[in-house]
Amino acid sequence: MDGTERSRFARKAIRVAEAQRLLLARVRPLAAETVPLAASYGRRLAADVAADRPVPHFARSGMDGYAVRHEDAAAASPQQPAALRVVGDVPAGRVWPHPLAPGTAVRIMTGAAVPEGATAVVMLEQTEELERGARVLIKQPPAAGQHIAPVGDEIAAGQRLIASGARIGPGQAALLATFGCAAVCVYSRPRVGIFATGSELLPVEAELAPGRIRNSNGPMLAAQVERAGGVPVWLGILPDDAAEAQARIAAALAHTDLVVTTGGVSVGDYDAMASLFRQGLAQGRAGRGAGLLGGQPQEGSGIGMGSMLSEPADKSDAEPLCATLFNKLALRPGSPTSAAIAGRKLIVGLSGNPGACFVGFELLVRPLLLRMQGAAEPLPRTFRAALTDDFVKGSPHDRYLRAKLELDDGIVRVRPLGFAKSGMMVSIQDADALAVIPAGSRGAAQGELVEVIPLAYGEP
Ligand SMILES: Nc1nc2c(c(=O)[nH]1)N[C@H]1C(S)=C(S)[C@@H](COP(=O)(O)OP(=O)(O)OC[C@H]3O[C@@H](n4cnc5c(N)ncnc54)[C@H](O)[C@@H]3O)O[C@H]1N2
Ligand code: MOO
Ligand SMILES: [Mg+2]
Repeated sequence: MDGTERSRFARKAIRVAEAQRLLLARVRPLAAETVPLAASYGRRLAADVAADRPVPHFARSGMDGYAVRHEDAAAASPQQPAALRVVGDVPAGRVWPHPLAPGTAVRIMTGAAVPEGATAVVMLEQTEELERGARVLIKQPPAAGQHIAPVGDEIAAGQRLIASGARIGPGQAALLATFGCAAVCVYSRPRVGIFATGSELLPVEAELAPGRIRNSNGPMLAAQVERAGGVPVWLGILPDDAAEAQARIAAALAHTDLVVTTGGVSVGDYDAMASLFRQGLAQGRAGRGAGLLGGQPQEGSGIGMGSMLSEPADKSDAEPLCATLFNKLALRPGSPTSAAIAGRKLIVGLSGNPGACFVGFELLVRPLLLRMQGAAEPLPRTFRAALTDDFVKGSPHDRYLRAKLELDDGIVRVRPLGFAKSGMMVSIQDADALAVIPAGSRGAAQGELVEVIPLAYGEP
């Protein structure tokens, strides 16, 4: 492509929020499947969970002590304790078979069912045993209901407890177990095809050669996919050849839910992905409804995309066959990041620069995986924190800095990490957040509040 030709395909940058909207509009939760509770950690529920009975489902003692009728000891004092006859004992798991008669007590353990008629539990420490346990002295008047959790104290029957789409963590596991959900209905994990592009790339296990580097973005993306609940499907290294890239991506779409590529989206002579997105646009201009990726290959080496639709055009044509959604974003790093839709599946072309690849995944791909797993709020929830240092570099676009959250005297601050150039990767290991430095010529000053996107996901 010469300069004139290239300028015909000048790229128009769209904002990150717009890109997220365009992508999210095209994904839906995947089918549900059933997994054993023990294997469900980190999965997302595909149905609401409601209580089929109250918790506790029997009046339960909260202490080791004596179950009594509180009125039997209403006048008790250390000087004149009430003496009750102990008629038996009830450990947790057993049920006392008789109603509690006036003037009697049952020795009871924490978690045991409180006998019928008992209205209070008195802690062992506040009692004195007489006649080898046959009688007990109560030295203070117990309050009605003390240390007894009544039926439904915590959870009422029918109460909705966990919403569909919630991620199963320790608390959800406890609830599911409580209600007997040994098998849990969860959304399927999205299968994410990952390609790295670039003829300079070597497999991880290969010896280095002059001018060559090992593919580090592939394993990084696989880890990001796992972290977002997806199943990474490593599909290999694509050479700088648009025709081959098209064929292999088309084949991959048939057995994955989404394809992510890294590299080759900029303006370089060998940037195969960019040429593929560009060809799609060109064919789109030539005529609507060009080829379905994976169907009839279009003439030349293009990906065969339809017209450039940012939204389904109308109801009658609600599913564009193939379309480039965007091929430039108003952000740093990763401005050449691109995306297309082929059939019902998305292809996200992330930058090859490791920093940009990492950031692009978190901003654009992770939300898609969360939506496919039914998450109610797939976009990252942000907060604001003060910068620990000046960041003096201005940028025409919002800049997403790899950053680390710190607690400084109880206040959350965000530290921009060093070695932050888009082509550098060493700081990614420490990044538990992205700090957003708004577009402008001055950057941001130490102490300034900036938007923060947390990356340490402990969220349900
Ligand atoms: N003339 C211009 N050059 C560049 C521009 C521009 O606007 N005009 N944009 C720059 C920006 S910004 C970015 S970001 C990069 C985007 O590059 P690509 O997405 O095309 O990626 P590549 O060219 O394939 O590679 C860039 C860089 O990253 C290394 N890389 C690629 N894949 C991997 C991998 N799997 N593991 C590790 N490292 C990888 C690759 O070797 C390059 O060093 O373009 C700028 N150029
Ligand atoms: O957009 Mo690029 O800023 O170097 O990653
Ligand atoms: Mg390039």
